Amino acid sequence: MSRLRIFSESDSHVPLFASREASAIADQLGAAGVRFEQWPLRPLPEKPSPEQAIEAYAEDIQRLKDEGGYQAVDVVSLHPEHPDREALRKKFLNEHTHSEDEVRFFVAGSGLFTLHIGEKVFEVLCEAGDLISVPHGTRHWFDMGPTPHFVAIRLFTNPAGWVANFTGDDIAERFPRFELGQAA
Ligand SMILES: CSCCC(=O)/C(O)=C/O
Ligand SMILES: [Fe+2]
Ligand code: NI
Repeated sequence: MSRLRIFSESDSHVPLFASREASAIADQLGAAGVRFEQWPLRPLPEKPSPEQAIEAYAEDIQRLKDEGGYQAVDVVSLHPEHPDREALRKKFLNEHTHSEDEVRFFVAGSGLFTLHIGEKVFEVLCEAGDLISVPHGTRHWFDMGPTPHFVAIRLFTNPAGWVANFTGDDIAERFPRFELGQAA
């Protein structure tokens, strides 16, 4: 189940708020300017190709494109046997920003987004069916865990796709990591 925990940036142990209820998650994130929605899952094979994932969610993608002017779409698909999983995990684990909104839809699996907004830290456990849209300039990191399992559709306004500006802040090292079984 998806989950939101909100921490003070100075205390990564005791959350100020925690919920697994989609409406509460959406409300808390919405108040911080972050869009969170749960969409019905479409039928797909166990390990869909990028083309199959995009085809299955074509209508939803088009709706987002019409709303937000997104120009590029890609699919990140990571499984425990991926040869570059450690390097990829490390890359996303460094706090960074993007000059465009970060729009991600989880087609399968799960991953942990952590957003650093003002003096608070919002930890969002995203699961299949979750859409998250993080405003441009928001400091954040993402943990897929040591044995990643997720398929996510990403939308970009920049035709070049994923570009990150790393903040150089090591805050991610002090906050919880994605743990196996967390999703249960
Ligand atoms: C869940 S999609 C892969 C991670 C990513 O694109 C990103 O920008 C994380 O912050
Ligand atoms: Fe990002
Ligand atoms: Ni899978």
